[in-house]
Amino acid sequence: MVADNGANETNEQFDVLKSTQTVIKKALDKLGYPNEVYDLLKEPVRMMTVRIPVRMDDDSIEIFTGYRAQHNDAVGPTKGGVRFHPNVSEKEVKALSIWMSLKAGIVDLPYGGGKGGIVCDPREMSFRELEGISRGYVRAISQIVGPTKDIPAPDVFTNSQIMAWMMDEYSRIDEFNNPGFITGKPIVLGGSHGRETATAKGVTICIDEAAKQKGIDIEGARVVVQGFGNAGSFLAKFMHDKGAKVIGISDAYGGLHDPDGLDIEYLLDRRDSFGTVTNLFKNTITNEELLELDCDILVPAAIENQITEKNANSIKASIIVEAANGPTTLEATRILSDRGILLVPDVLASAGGVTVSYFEWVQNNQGYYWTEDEVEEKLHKVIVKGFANVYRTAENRKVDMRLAAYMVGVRKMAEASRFRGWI
Ligand SMILES: NC(=O)C1=CN([C@@H]2O[C@H](COP(=O)(O)OP(=O)(O)OC[C@H]3O[C@@H](n4cnc5c(N)ncnc54)[C@H](O)[C@@H]3O)[C@@H](O)[C@H]2O)C=CC1
Ligand SMILES: O=C(O)CCC(=O)C(=O)O
Repeated sequence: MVADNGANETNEQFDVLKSTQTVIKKALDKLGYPNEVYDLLKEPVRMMTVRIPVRMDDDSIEIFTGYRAQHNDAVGPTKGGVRFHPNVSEKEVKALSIWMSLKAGIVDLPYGGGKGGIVCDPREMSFRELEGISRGYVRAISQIVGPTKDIPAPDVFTNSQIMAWMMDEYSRIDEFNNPGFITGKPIVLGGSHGRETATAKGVTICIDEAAKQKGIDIEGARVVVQGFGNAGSFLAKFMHDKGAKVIGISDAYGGLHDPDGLDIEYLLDRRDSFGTVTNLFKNTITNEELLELDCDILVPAAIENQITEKNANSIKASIIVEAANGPTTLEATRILSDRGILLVPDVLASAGGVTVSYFEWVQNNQGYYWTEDEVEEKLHKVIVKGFANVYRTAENRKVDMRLAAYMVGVRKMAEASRFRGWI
């Protein structure tokens, strides 16, 4: 059974593309750009829809729909993950590609944004079927991707094994070994040290910076994390290691709560490769209850549209750091900001993943590899600087952190598009 994310594309509030466009427009207006810049940036420059036939284990053929969106390639090749999820849609992939452009702008990477997705439920597919769909997707999009065009990476329900199959398929098509085609690979295939934990590391750095601003001591702080996959589970571990008390976690099927702190090491040990762990317990709470728990720091690390106008007034945390892409609607952002809650937006908070993906691509291109300490040191500098830029912009321009992040993120691609003579 697949959990529904509650997002209904016909309801404007949950239309992630529309809300992203709204904030892009506000950011460009604040920066004084003319309307044609918005006209260019409101949609991806390229969007490919593909149909992927896969021979299933029962010998039937199933046709899956996939997408790859390339938002803006004025700064450099586009870059962003591939999501395998039953709720993937064209609009969602477009919005996700715009968020990737903004992330690249905020942490100053030489990329534009891209994103891909396949409508499927990998939790119900065998290893062999997953290999088939991964290879089929790469064959279908091979003409528009590549190490100097558009570089995929992992996202929801995809991992280093899937990146390895995709890299192998691309290398067969391209007729030479091409590790720079994709990031998030296993280390033995040219993956970078620190990529697996990079998103959570970036979120941890943002939590540290936000806590300093709010005068909250991480040691003993009560943390709630929604989602226990790549981003959420490592984040829970890092917060636990720093002396915080992780009192709530969840996955697609429910949540766990212990006001005295959960046994994070045990949960990490028992979670499956899709970030599911709550199925092992009897006393669970719902994801809705989890978000409203009494805590200091709340980290949505699952899917879109989880904090809405319905529950924004019931959130107890004083800091929200968005590890997930798009977990908070615009109306909820306004409510939280009015309530004085410090919200570190997705395009800044989750930029650690693409930052270390960039490091992986650089290492692949130069054929010389860095240690985990070197990667971490570089990541730390990048995220601290990104946070400072966004925080300063929010203070100086008297706007909320999301609008400030969009203002910082949009500028480079707008300027690059202008210099190229596109607008
Ligand atoms: N993996 C990465 O490097 C990056 C991930 N992100 C974002 O972080 C979020 C999580 O991604 P990953 O951890 O990579 O995915 P994952 O596939 O490793 O884990 C996803 C987690 O979310 C849970 N989940 C799925 N549907 C849910 C629902 N309806 N309600 C509650 N929980 C649900 C799953 O059970 C699982 O625990 C996504 O929004 C993703 O786009 C952002 C930047 C980079
Ligand atoms: O690592 C990457 O290139 C992209 C990560 C991603 O998809 C994201 O930040 O949402």
